[in-house]
Parts: sequence; structure tokens; C-alpha cells
Amino acid sequence: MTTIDRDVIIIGAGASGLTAATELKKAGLTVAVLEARDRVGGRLWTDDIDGAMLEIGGQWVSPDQDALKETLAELGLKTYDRYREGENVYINATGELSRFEGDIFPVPAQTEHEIVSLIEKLDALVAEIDPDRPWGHPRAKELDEISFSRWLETQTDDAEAIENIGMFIAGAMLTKPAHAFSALQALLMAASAGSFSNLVDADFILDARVVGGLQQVPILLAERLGDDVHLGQPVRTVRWSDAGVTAVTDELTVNARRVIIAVPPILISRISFEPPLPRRQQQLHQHLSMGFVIKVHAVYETPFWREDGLSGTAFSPYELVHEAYDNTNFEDPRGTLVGFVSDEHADGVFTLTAEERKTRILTSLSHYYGDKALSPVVYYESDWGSEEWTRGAYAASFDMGGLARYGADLRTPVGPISFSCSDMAGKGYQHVDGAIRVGRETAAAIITDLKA
Ligand SMILES: Cc1cc2nc3c(=O)[nH]c(=O)nc-3n(C[C@H](O)[C@H](O)[C@H](O)COP(=O)(O)OP(=O)(O)OC[C@H]3O[C@@H](n4cnc5c(N)ncnc54)[C@H](O)[C@@H]3O)c2cc1C
Repeated sequence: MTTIDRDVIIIGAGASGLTAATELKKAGLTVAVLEARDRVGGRLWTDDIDGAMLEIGGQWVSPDQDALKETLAELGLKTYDRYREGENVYINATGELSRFEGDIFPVPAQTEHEIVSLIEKLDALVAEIDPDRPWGHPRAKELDEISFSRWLETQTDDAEAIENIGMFIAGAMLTKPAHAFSALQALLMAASAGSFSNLVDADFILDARVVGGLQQVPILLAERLGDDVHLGQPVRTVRWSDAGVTAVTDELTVNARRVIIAVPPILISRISFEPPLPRRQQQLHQHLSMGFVIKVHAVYETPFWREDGLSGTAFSPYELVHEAYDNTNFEDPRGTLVGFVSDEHADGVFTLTAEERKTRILTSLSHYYGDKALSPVVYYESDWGSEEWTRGAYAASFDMGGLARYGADLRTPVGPISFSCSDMAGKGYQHVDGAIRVGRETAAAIITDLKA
């Protein structure tokens, strides 16, 4: 067992932990980043699968994500636009396919009216929500006691409008069924992206990708931190008092003045705290859970859908793959589609054999793009639910009533212990932008304290 002394320990080498470590080091403090995996990046992971470069975790950058864009610029990383020329496709409840342009799906006029009206209502409510303090809204408790699906049912009885609006937050963002989280949690999700309209606008929320993959952010941050990043070091125990803190892995003991726990909140309880965290933290961490989504990549010899005048963007709340996009890599002659199978649908297909699952998923893609979609040259399904150090995707959200009850204390430091993660962000919540923002804020508060 090696023992080292530092000013600040950072547990977790995801975007949030590495950002915090970078800021602390810039301020002249010494750091040790302890990462459980044998790689950095956490939920950012670019890998070569059968000769195709695939982004298995987070990848898209949207125009409002200033913190992420600043980091990309500092690291000299370039972005490129998601391919979006041509028509999008939508499949309705009876399996009928229509092509469309713009944001609103081709639905009957009355349903379109209901969808537009729901978007307006949600935009108005979201405008009242401070993403850093959703619990501060005068109706926070009431909005946290009603599920998002029930709230939608109180606004309209148009089932197709409910399914479509629900999908944008449920399947597409929180990756939980719309009955499993509150209206307040849905409003936070939208407020974190600026408005509900932004979430509905795929051209906004899924605007650009990074040449070479978004995992380069943590890789380059870690390269600059050099020997301060220790891989393969799951932190088992944190001993703390007002005098300081010690983090213990199987090989290392690190003594420091402060520690930042930069792991998804559902993994905090994997660490033994001596003494235990206060009652409030022990309780609140039990009210968060990860969503669950399978990110599917299918690579083809050519982006054949483009020849057919399709953008690759496809939606249907009635399909196994509820949304799919052209995900072709920068200057790659091959074409890649990315699709998502969310929450209960993901549970369902994981009861099948791998071959059956692949057939079901490719069949769903073929409903959007035709039979050519059935024969990719490379096929890959992410399985973040099986990853010990993540346990779901994309991120964590509160159960019913949890946000109003506990949200304000999610990031409250405990003695020398601070918390940092995208899942605790206001603006940029559940996104890399939020991970960076919280990492910066957490580091700034510690720098102020330690330099005082
Ligand atoms: C499939 C998928 C698609 C996504 N798409 C997008 C997208 O397009 N755009 C976007 O902005 N975001 C996206 N996200 C979300 C984004 O990837 C995350 O919000 C962000 O990367 C989280 O960063 P983080 O540092 O907060 O947490 P993480 O990346 O989870 O980092 C936490 C780190 O802590 C480590 N750790 C955990 N426990 C311990 C322990 N006890 N000891 C030591 N280390 C530990 C983990 O191994 C991990 O490396 C996506 C996520 C997934 C999974």
C-alpha cells in the first residue's frame, strides 16, 4: 500500500472530476484523481468496434453548451454538424410512415394543435423554473407529486400528442417511463436545456459532434494532469473529519484536506464513509436512480438513406427504436445510424438472446429506412446497465417527490467532502456541459476556502 499526501482528492475521472482537478491544479493546489476503471472518461467512451470508431456514451454538443464549447476550444478540438439534409420520418400508432420537415411530426391537425399547445404550456412553465433551483418554484411540491404522464393527461386527452410530448422527456432524456418521474423533474430537464422547444428541436439539442469523439475531452484533460491521475483505483473507503480526509483504494492511501466525490450519485453508497455520511445525504441518495437506454450503432457500406432523400432523423413513440439519426463519422465514406431503445423496451429486449435482440432492433430500424437497414457491416449495442461503475444511462434522476424534498442538498458539502457530477447540474443537467459546469463550481468553492 502506497501512501501519498495531496491538497484535494478527486474520486472519478469523468468530465466533471477531471475538470475540477484541472481547475484546482491551475490554482496551485496538488491533486490526486482516483479512477475505478482502467480508462478515463466514465460515460464518455470512444472505441473501435470491428473497425468502426463508435461513441458508446455521450457525443452530441448543442449551441447553448458554453462550458463544454469553451473546454473544446481550450483543448483545440473541432466539431462538425450532424447530417440533417433531407426529410425526416415519423411512424404513427398504426405503423404508417410519413416523411416530414421541421420539428412537428406529421399527425392529424387536431393532434398537431394539441402538441403545439402542450409545447407552449411547457415552455411557459419552464421559463418560470431556475434549473439551479427547481425546488424554489412556488408550485414545486405540487409539480413533484404528479407524474409527468398524469400531468400530460390533465392537459389533453389526445393520446398521440401525449405519447409524442412524453417521449421527448421520458424515452429521449430521462430514459424512464413517463409515469416514473414527476412533472417537476421533467421541467428541470427542459429548463436545463433552455426551454422545452429546445428539447423538441433535434437540430438544436443534437447539433454537433467532436471530430475524433467526445471522449477526447477527458483524455486530453487527463494527459495534462499526467501522474496525478491514478487508473484502476476504485475508492473503497473515505475517512473524514473536520481536520481532513483519507481515501483508500486497494493499492493507495491518499491523505488530503478535501475530497470531491465526482461519481454518479447512485454510486456514492458504494463507498464506505467513516464516520457515515449524515442522515440527510444517506436518505437523499436513495431517492435517485439511473435511467436506462441502449444506444445502438449500425454501420453500413454507404449512408444509403441519403440517396433516398432522407436525413436519417426518425421518430416514433410506437417503435422499439423510438428515435434514430445519421451518426456517420467525420469524412467517413461509410454510413452509420444510431438508434435508441429506452426504459421498459430496453428491459424487454434484454430478456432475449443477443441474436433475437439484434433482429428486433434492426427490424425496427428497417421500418424507418427500408430493408437495407437489416444488413449492417458493424452492429453494436451499448450496455451501460451492466457497467459496474455506471449502472445505467444516461444519468440519474429523482423518484416522485424526491426533487422538491431533497434536491437542494444534492451538492451541499459535508465537512471536507464535496460532490460533483453532471447528474447534479442545473444548466446542462445530465450532459457533459453540466459535468464541466459543476466541476468548475465545485473547484472554485474549494479554492476560495483553501486559499482564504
Ligand atoms: C449512452 C450515453 C449517451 C449520452 N449522450 C450524451 C450526449 O450526446 N451529449 C451529452 O452532453 N451527454 C451525453 N450523455 C451524458 C454524459 O455522457 C454524462 O452526463 C457525462 O459524461 C457524465 O460525466 P461525469 O463526470 O459527471 O460522470 P461519469 O462520466 O459517470 O464519471 C464518473 C467516474 O467515476 C468513476 N467512479 C465511480 N465510482 C468510483 C469509485 N468508487 N472510485 C473511483 N472512481 C469511481 C467512474 O468509473 C467514472 O469514470 C450520454 C451518456 C450515455 C451513457
